[in-house]
Amino acid sequence: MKRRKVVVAAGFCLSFFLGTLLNLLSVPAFEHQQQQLGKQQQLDSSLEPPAAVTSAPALLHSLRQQIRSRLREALRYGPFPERGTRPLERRRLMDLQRARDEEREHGGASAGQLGCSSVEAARDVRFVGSGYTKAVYRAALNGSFAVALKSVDFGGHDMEECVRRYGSAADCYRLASVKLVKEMALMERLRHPNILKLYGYCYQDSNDIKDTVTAITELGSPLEMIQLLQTPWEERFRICLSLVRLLHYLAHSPLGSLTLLDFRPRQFVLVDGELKVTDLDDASVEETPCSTSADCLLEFPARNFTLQCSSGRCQGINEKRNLYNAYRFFFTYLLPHSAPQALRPLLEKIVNSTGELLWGTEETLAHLEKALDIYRNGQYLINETQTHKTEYKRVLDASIAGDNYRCWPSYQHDGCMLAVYDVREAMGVCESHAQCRAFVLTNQSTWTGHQLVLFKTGSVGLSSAKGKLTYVRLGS
Ligand SMILES: Nc1ncnc2c1ncn2[C@@H]1O[C@H](COP(=O)(O)OP(=O)(O)OP(=O)(O)O)[C@@H](O)[C@H]1O
Repeated sequence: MKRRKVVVAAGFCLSFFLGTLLNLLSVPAFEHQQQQLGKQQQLDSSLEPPAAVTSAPALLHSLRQQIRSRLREALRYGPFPERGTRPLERRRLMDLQRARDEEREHGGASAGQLGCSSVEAARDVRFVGSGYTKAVYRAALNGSFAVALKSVDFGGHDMEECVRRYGSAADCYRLASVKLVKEMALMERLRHPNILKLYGYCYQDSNDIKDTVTAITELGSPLEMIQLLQTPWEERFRICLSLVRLLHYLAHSPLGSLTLLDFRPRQFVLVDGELKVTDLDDASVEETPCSTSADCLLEFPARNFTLQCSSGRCQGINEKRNLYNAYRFFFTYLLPHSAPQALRPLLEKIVNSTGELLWGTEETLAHLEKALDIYRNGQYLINETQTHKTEYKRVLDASIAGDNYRCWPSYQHDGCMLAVYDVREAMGVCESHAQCRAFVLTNQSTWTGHQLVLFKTGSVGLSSAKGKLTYVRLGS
């Protein structure tokens, strides 16, 4: 696989609304830069050999110590025994675990079955993204099954910086690859719909380095916050709900309460509208040790919190760190904006309570599930006593070709397609749009079961279409 330069697409269509939101976003964008810088400094200093170490053998010794220490940490998360595991043994140990999983899953899933032959047979390999350490490519297996291939980026920051300091590409590769091994170990251990699935992995020799590792995982699409701001509320709500379901699981994971130390939108991808975490190399179960609550400071760029110290640990620090990050990177932008009127107080309560760290994941999840319930059952419409002034002619098995107009936030790029609970809601929408003269109930629905409706400027193109239902406004 050849490394390609990341091309940053700058072709965003910025509406007035987006302009406003971009201004809002500039704060986290700045924080993001600071965080990136922080991460770079953190990585750089973690690679720093002790000042006294200057000779080539001593440098190599120090680098190998780092590899061992990272490996010990990675092994703690995996299904491997902690002691006596030499790096090259872990492949076989992972194979054993894989075989066990296959047995458990009765061979039903394709996960865990893919290996080097799949990587060799991969077609249509295309670069999707990269970070400090890893590069990710999408590839088609067996002609159609799309997967992500994740490996250490030989031209990435981590490798380049390490080789510059220590001069050994093979050792630097091993240091970086432990991050991928840790990620694979966590994907194996943590099973949740909002954690990307590990389908398998491959160890092979390449670029003069023995035993390079490639993880084969579920494929997603990188999160684009700007695009998300243009999507319908239901989709944005789904992202927040998936995130809280994930954080609730991480707070009660089989490994203990797990925190994502590097928590940014780019650590997540979307798979069929569901948010899934992909970057797990900075996940940790360490809960800060403490003697008093003064040791339990949770620091963020715009806000600090002091947590309680109990039994020598800062209580709930991992869960709270995740939740506050979810608040500042996701909830504030995605949750309340353009939500159904009746849901806004509840959504604002969720945003405010997480922003103040008043709730844990349990309570946050319960409130989000409640919002989902209200939305799914159309209870958000109950207080809408508005009677429809207009009369409509109901035309069975009919649709309207053309006569489209654009609206925001539409499910269709060149028409006005919105999700509604029932016909009554569709009538209300039509009456609130000056251009609307008719609407067509499609047979498509959203993840919540809401029906997609196409709103039209007229009914000139009315024609028969089995299974569709059209309403045409009567009178002017
Ligand atoms: N399974 C996937 N499907 C699609 N894109 C992915 C997938 N996994 C990762 N990506 C994209 O590739 C980028 C790099 O992956 P990843 O975050 O694992 O690398 P990294 O080197 O650890 O990055 P960072 O330095 O930002 O932590 C991600 O930001 C994401 O956009």
